Amino acid sequence: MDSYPYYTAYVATVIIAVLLVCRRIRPQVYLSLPPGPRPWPIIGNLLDFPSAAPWTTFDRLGKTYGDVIHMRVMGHSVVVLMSIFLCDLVEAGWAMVLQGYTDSWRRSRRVFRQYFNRDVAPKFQEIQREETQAFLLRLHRSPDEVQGLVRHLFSSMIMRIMYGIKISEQNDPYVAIAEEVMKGFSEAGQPGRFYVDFIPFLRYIPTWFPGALFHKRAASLKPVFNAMVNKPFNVVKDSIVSGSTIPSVVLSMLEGIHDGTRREEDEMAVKSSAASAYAGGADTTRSAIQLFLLAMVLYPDVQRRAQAELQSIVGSNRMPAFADRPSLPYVQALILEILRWQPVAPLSMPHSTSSSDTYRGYYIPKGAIVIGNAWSILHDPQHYPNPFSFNPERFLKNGRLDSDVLSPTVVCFGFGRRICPGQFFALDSLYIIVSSILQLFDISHKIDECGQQIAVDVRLTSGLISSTEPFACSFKLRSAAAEALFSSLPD
Ligand code: HEM
Repeated sequence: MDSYPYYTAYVATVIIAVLLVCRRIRPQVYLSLPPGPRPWPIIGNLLDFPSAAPWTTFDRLGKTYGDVIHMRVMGHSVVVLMSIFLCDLVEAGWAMVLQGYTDSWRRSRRVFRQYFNRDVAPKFQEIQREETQAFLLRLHRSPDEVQGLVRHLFSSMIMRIMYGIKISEQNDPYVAIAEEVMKGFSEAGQPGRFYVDFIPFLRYIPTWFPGALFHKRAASLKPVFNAMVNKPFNVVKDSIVSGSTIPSVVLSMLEGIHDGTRREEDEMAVKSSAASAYAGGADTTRSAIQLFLLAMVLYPDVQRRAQAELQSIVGSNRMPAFADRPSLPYVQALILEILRWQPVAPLSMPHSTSSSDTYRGYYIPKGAIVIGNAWSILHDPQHYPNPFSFNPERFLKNGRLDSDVLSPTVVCFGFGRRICPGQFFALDSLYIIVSSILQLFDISHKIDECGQQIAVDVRLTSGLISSTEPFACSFKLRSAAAEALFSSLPD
């Protein structure tokens, strides 16, 4: 009797060892790749990669092949995941990378999280509030420039917080550099944008070769990438030397570095995490705000309802504060619906497997590009009935946020170890911007010279970050009380 457990353990160990050895040798012997559209000779499924809104094409393919699909592009595997289970996948020990899990990535990530985690991010709320109010003044002055002003708003927040730099209202050199970098990110990050993603040897073709777009683009971006990382960082370093420091995250990070053999690496981590805050937050936050404005024009009833909630909780004599947020469930639900309705990173961030693995009974080869279709999850009728309607109430039950509904924040900020480390800051920004705009302004269709409403519809850009094409809208102070409140804002 006593030997029975030992015998069982022995047999189990042998079985596991055999399975592990088999798996290491050739997992494909007994596992198939996930299903997917039939590939053509040589080009494989290249034609299944549309350049416009690929997430909807992938979603359609998913309806035929299931929520894990495989495609082959120039001999390279691409796996598209369209289920919330992909969170499990990443948590289950997959090493997925876009630029590699290097020591320097780990260091930057650690430094970044130290300043932007859930507990520390609220320290920046005062600057977020002040910059939002400055934005409202500019918006009232130049409503037709709203697109540029929204862009300027995030830049002004993050440059002040990271470097203590107050950017100028127009033609700011730091913003110009960062915006050029953002354009490059958006192009390079779109899966299949440059064929070199799938045909690595193209990397070695000469720059003069027709179609070697990626070489030209990379060369033009190199100096701006360098400037973005170094220029504002050097301002902080110079201020230390001259004794004229202004409080900032980079200053605190630098003060936290102790002299030693790793000083250069630690400084690089500070540089990289500071520049990543701009790169990670600028287009995403801007895009979410533009989608909010678009939704307010298209769904005036939702706008009225959010304003009614603000009126009942905040009143009309002061601006919304962060302390009001728990009492404003409809405003919170509205923000969740914006993140769900048109996710700003519809395909999250493409990753790559660093070793072969299995997932849900399928073989996933080493080096496969893995794309999580966040858009598909956020439009899954099982989680969100009637997913194409804009309806913040789907997140509410008995006047509170309904914890049974899958929060879009679980999906739209990515998954696993690479999950967006700026998410708490992002949600704070969205809350203060959305509630402040609604407190003062009615947002509606713009009227043309003939007195007709200028039509607005949902036209999205395609890229790693998806935003709205520019659209016309009007901002009017809502009431006499809003006018008085607006006049009381500090200039
Ligand atoms: C609505 C706003 C935002 C959305 C939807 C968003 C979404 C995302 C997504 C999908 C990723 C990729 C995650 C992955 O690789 O799986 C990401 C990464 C990242 N985000 Fe955000 N983000 C937002 C705002 C911000 C803000 C405000 C910051 C900075 C303060 C930020 C900083 C970053 C950084 C640094 C990364 C790279 C993380 C890494 O590779 O380790 N994000 N974000």
